[in-house]
Order: sequence, then structure tokens, then C-alpha cells
Amino acid sequence: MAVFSSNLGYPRIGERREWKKTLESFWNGAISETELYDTMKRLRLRHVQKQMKKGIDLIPVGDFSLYDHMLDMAFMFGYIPSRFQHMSRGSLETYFAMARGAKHQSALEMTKWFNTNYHYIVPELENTTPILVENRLLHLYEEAKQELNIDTKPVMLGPITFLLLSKKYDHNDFKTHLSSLIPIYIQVLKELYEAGVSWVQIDEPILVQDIDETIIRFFHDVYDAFHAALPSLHIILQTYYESISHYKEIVSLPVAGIGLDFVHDEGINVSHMRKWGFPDDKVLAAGIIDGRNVWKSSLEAKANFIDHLAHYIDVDRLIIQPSCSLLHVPVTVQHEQSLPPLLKEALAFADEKLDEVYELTQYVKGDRTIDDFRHYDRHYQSFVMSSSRNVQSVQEALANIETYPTKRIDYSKRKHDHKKRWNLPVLPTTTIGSFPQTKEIRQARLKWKKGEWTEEHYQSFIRKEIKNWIHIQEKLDIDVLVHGEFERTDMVEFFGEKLTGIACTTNGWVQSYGSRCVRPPIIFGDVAFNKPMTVDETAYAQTLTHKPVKGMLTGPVTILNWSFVRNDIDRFHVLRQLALAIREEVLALEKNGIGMIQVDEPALREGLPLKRSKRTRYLEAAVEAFRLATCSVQPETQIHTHMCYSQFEDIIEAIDALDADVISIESSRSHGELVHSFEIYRYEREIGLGVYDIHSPRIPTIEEVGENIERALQVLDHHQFWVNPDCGLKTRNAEEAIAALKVMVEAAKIYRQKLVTKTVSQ
Ligand SMILES: Nc1nc2c(c(=O)[nH]1)N[C@@H](CNc1ccc(C(=O)N[C@@H](CCC(=O)N[C@@H](CCC(=O)N[C@@H](CCC(=O)O)C(=O)O)C(=O)O)C(=O)O)cc1)CN2
Ligand code: MET
Ligand SMILES: [Zn+2]
Repeated sequence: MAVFSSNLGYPRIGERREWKKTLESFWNGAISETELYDTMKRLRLRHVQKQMKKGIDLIPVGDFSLYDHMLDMAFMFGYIPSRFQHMSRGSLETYFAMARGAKHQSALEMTKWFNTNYHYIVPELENTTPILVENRLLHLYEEAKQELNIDTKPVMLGPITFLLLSKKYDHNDFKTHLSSLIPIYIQVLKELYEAGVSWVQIDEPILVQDIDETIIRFFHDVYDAFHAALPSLHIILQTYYESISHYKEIVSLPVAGIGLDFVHDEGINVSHMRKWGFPDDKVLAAGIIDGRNVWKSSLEAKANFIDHLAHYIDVDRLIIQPSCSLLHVPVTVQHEQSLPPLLKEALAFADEKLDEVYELTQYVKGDRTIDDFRHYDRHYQSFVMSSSRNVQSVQEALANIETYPTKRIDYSKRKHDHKKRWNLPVLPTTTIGSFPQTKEIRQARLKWKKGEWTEEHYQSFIRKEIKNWIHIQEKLDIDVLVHGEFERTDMVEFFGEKLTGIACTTNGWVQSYGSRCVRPPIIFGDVAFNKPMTVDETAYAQTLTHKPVKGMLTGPVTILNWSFVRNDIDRFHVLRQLALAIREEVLALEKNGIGMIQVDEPALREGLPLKRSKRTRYLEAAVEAFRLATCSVQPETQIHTHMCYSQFEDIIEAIDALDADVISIESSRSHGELVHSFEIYRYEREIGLGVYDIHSPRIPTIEEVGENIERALQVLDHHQFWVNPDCGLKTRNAEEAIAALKVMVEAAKIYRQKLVTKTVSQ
């Protein structure tokens, strides 16, 4: 055996977001299907070639996608929901319609990929019998072979994770679905093998969750079958994001290699190796470079770790790789021009991480010594010691954390104050915060950032937008207004730019879903409030209307989960620092006459640890942070919060414990399921279950919105219920946003009227 360097997945978006721009040009008709395919092919091959030049031996193919890798799997197996079956199978039109919805078909649901800010399309299996529509992996392998003469490593999601993450089938039929998928996987693998593939990576991240014995038995069925059919193909069974729960059983499966995450496993994977050893007929694909954070590694410490692994496995059976796909980090540090130099030197994005993988592989081969690594991360080390990480006022506040209120007067008492203060109609209407971020707004911001526009010019442009949208909201007759968030690039980045201790990149883009990207801020030091961040725009909006304007902030948990966080202290310390900083902003808004303040926590569910045993601690910390941020307000101030993109059933008690007066939750793509959880859990506060999907350009009908209201009112009291969209409207255009809101307000009015008639007739 030889030692290999490997990668699990490379960012799709391209160094300059070429991928995003190409997709969007195709969607708005600026380029043809052929141009789309050609550009995508060029990008895909460029990525393979780049990895080859960096000395990566096992280069993934199949990680690249035109939208999402789960959707690719569903598509490859012909899992086309019936509402799309009139479209031609395998066509690009069908593919994008499933992802984004079409005129008469709603899109498939989209949800969080494990504990990340990446979202996947949830396949709907219905009673489809899968077939192999196209062996995508074979084409990708052959493409790289023909064009670049590189033997790549096809990567795909394994059948068990695929099925467990899919929906619209009876889970009692899991076995039947699995039985029909196994031969198809085997066909894919067989064709790959015959084409000359030697290594295949099959991802089964579900193995890091708490799965039971029955599922483990299915793992035997699947991998026994693969082995029986293709005894000579080298399959790596790959896991990531956590330690695996059934180590002993999993490492005994008949595969050539096991991929483990040694970064996010809290030492558990190694302790399993210590306890049970590692089979001597397998390779260990060792994930030792952090694929989810951006700090340079201490290669010295990593080399020591490899030496430690050597107690349990011959080093010539090691594959050195990142802990997971590099999908979650930006492409390269190279193009960053505005980061403080010391910080820039402390960072490693995808490309730099691959260099680290290469270096460590050379170490295992004996071509590097630990001495060679001594100075590699010196900038990172000096950074760790810097004063930005030891701000006295922050440290003092943390030491006195118990002096900050985390409890308000009883909800039952303050609720009456709120009813009196605003006297809103039943089923009040509102929106989630953002209005369309048009090209014009983004370009204005770009000009301001480049210095072509003065601060005043930009500010007055933003005010014009606010004014326009306050008028639009009044005309639509919405009850609780928002200023529209026009001044924000992104809800997390915006606060990252203003808080002390956080830096923002210029080109550090990461895919969030489809073509949408984010630049996660880098929390490098102690976090502190500097000066009010949202008061000017919010207070200005309030001067324009007699209706209440809701202040709009991003909560501490979300800032934490959507940033790259320093790793020298416990994350929960950072969380408390963020909570105290946001608390200052809440108080500043309140002081300036804003009576409703929404503190968004869309990432609260996403941060939930994959292992149940760790959840209580996380949820306690998250709830504490939210309460630290919000509980210092006066009883008459109404605190709102908002969440989206998640399954909420298992955190509903924590949601309650936030003690927010009003919550809005995304629910239209999975309405029935969410409403059902309120049958079981008696939620007493005010709540808006999103009544239409904002991710689709489709305008909902009054009937659809009405049905959603009606279903919610079956389990929630009408005095509790708010009517709002699923999430902010920043990704829509003005025309779509206005048309949909009009429908929403009309539907709310119809139901209001129905309620009045009902009360009168009773
Ligand atoms: N951080 C985060 N995570 C989240 C969400 C979120 O809002 N934020 N929402 C959920 C869904 N995820 C989303 C992620 C991204 C976007 C989104 O709209 N992203 C925008 C980028 C937003 C942004 O930061 N824009 C900047 C920079 C825009 C830009 O590309 N500027 C051009 C110039 C302007 C132009 O010509 O368009 C350039 O630099 O070249 C700005 O507004 O200033 C995009 O990909 O298009 C939406 C939802 C869950 N996770
Ligand atoms: C991803 S949650 C978004 C909440 C934010 N207030 C907005 O409307 O965009
Ligand atoms: Zn949202």
C-alpha cells in the first residue's frame, strides 16, 4: 500500500463565483443551455486540474453539481415527483423545476444539510421505482480522464443516508426502497469499475447520528451486496461532521477503507481505535485538516497526531484528507485584499487546506520532518496571543454574566400591555424583515464601498428605498412594518462588519443553497458592541408611518453559527460575548422608541449537535444567549424572533424557553408536519407560521394562503396567530414581493371576516 492525499469535495462556486453567475445568467435567459454546459464543464475541469497541481492523489468527481448533490442523486435514480412527470425525464428544465419550482409546480422542500448552513433538496420518493437514468459519475470520471488524463475518485452519497434524508414514503417501506436501490448502485459501481475506476467514495454521514441497530443491519446488507458484486473495487465508506456511533460494526464492513472525521469528533474516533483497534485489511481515510473552519492548522500538532494514529494502524494504510468536503469554506485566501495582514496570514481556505493535506502526506511518506513545520503557523500563533483576544471590558462583563437579566416579567402579564399598546387586528399581518435586494441596491453598495459614492450619497439612497417601501407596505395595508434591511449585505455579515472582534472578507464566498452564497464573517477576537448599528434606519422608518415599525436584528446564536469562529476558547464563551453585544443594540432601539424588536435566530436549529447527548448543553447555552440579548427590555416592549429552514419538532421546548412574545417560523413547504407538532405541544405565545414560500418566484393564490391559515387555525388559537411569509423577501424582485404580499393580506382579511361572522353567529 501507499500513502495517499485525498479530498472529499471541492467548492463548486469558483474563485470569482463564476458558477453562481453562470447559473443565474442561464435562469434569466442570458445564456443558452449549451453555454451553461460548456462553462460548467470548464469550471469542473479547472477544479480537478487545480487539485492535481496541488498534489492531491484522490481527486473527487461527482461533488460538482448544477444545484445540489442530493437533487443529483434523486435525478440520477429517476425519483421525479408526480407533479413534474409531464416534463421530460432527465431534462434540465425538470431538474431546475424540482429545485426552484415552476409556474404550476411547487419546488421540492429544501432543508439544512446536517449541522451546516448548506441546504439540500429533499427528494420525494412517492411510490417511484428507481431506475438508472444516467450514470453521471461515469461521465464525470471519463470526462476528467479524457480531457486531463487524470484518474479521479467518483464520490456519491450512499443509499442509506440518501433514503433516510428523503421523504414522501412510508418509513415502514424503507427496506423495499433499499432493495430496489441496491442493484442500481451496483450497476453504477460496476460501470465505474469497468471504466477503470479504482477508488470510489461513498458518503454515509448518517452514521454520525444516533442510529439504531436496525439501520446498522441495513449497512451490512448494502455493503455486503456491493462487495459480493465488486470484490476488487476500492470503496471508501466516508463519514464526517462527528464521530461514528457504531464503530466496531462499521469498521468490520467489507469495504476497502473507512473515512473518519478526526477534527469534529471530540477525540472519540481515536478512542474507539484505541479500544477496538483498526482492521488490518483496510485503509483509514483520516480527516485531519478542518474542513469547516478557516484557521491555518498547526502542521506540527497534526504531524504529532499522525504519529499517534500510528499506534493503531500502519501509516502506509493512511489516506490524508480534510475532515469533510471543502464545500463549507471559501476557495482561496489569495484574493483577500482588505483583511488585516496578521489575520490573513492566519487563514487557510480550501486551496490552502489542500496544501496542508499535501504537506502532511509528505510527512507520512518521510519527505518532511516535524522540524519543517515549526514555523508554518507562526502568524496564527502570534495572532492567538494578540490583544484583540483579550479585551478587558469583555472579560469583565463575562465574569459578571449573572448580573445581566435573563428573565422578564411573566408573559401572561406583559401580553396585555402589548395588546393595549398596539391594538392590532386579529391575524395581524407582517413580514420577516428584508425586501428585495435589487441589482441597483447592490451596485450602489459596491460604488460606496469602492469610494465612488460618498457616505451621504449612499445613506440618502438607502433612505429613499426605505421610504418607498414604507409607502408600499402602507398601501398593502400590512399591520406591522419593517424598514427593509436595504443597508445590509447579509444579515450576519452586516453585524460582523460593525461589531468589534469580527472581520469580513471581500471574496470569501461559500454556497448556502442553489446559486445563493454567503461570506461568513470571521470572529477573530473578543466581540464587543461598538456603536448603534441599526437605530438610524429603523428610527427613520418609524418617522414615516403611524404603524409600528419592527426593529430587526440578528441573534447571537445565528451570528455564531454562520461565522467562522476562533478556536482557542469554548464556542459558548464567544456566544455570550455576542449576546451581550446584541443586548446593547436591543436597548439602543428601545431607547429610540422602537417597541417591537425582532431578534432573528434562523440558525438555532442548525447548530443542534448531531448527537443527542450533546443537545441539552447546546440548547441551554442558546436559550441563555437569546435571553441575555433580549430580557433587559421593558415589559411593554415586544420581542419577536424568526426561524426558517429546519425541523422544529425536536426543539419546540427550547423555542418556548426563549420567552419571545412572537415567533415567525418558515413552514409552507412542509406545512402539515409543522402544524402537527403544535397539536402535540401546547404553545401559548403568539406565532406566525409562514403562509407562503418565498424561495419560489411563484405568486401564491388566495386559496393556497387561505388553506395554510386554515390549517394553522385548527391547532392554534386565532388570537395567537400572525400572518406572514416564510422568510425575508430579499431574494425576490419587487413585482413578485408586492404581488405575493397583496395575496397574503387579502387572505388574512378574508379569514378575519370569517372569524367575525363566526363570533357573531355564536
Ligand atoms: N448568512 C446567511 N445564511 C443564511 C441566510 C442568510 O440570509 N444569511 N438565509 C438562509 C438561506 N441562505 C441564503 C444565503 C444567501 C442569500 C443571498 O441572497 N446571497 C446573495 C449575496 C448577498 C450579499 O452578500 N450581497 C452583497 C454582495 C453582492 C454582490 O455580488 N455584488 C457584486 C456587485 C453587485 C452586482 O452587480 O450585483 C459584486 O461584488 O460583484 C451585497 O449585497 O452587497 C447572493 O448569493 O447573491 C440568501 C439566502 C439560510 N442561511
Ligand atoms: C434567514 S432568516 C432572514 C431574516 C431576515 N430578517 C430577513 O428577512 O431576511
Ligand atoms: Zn428566515
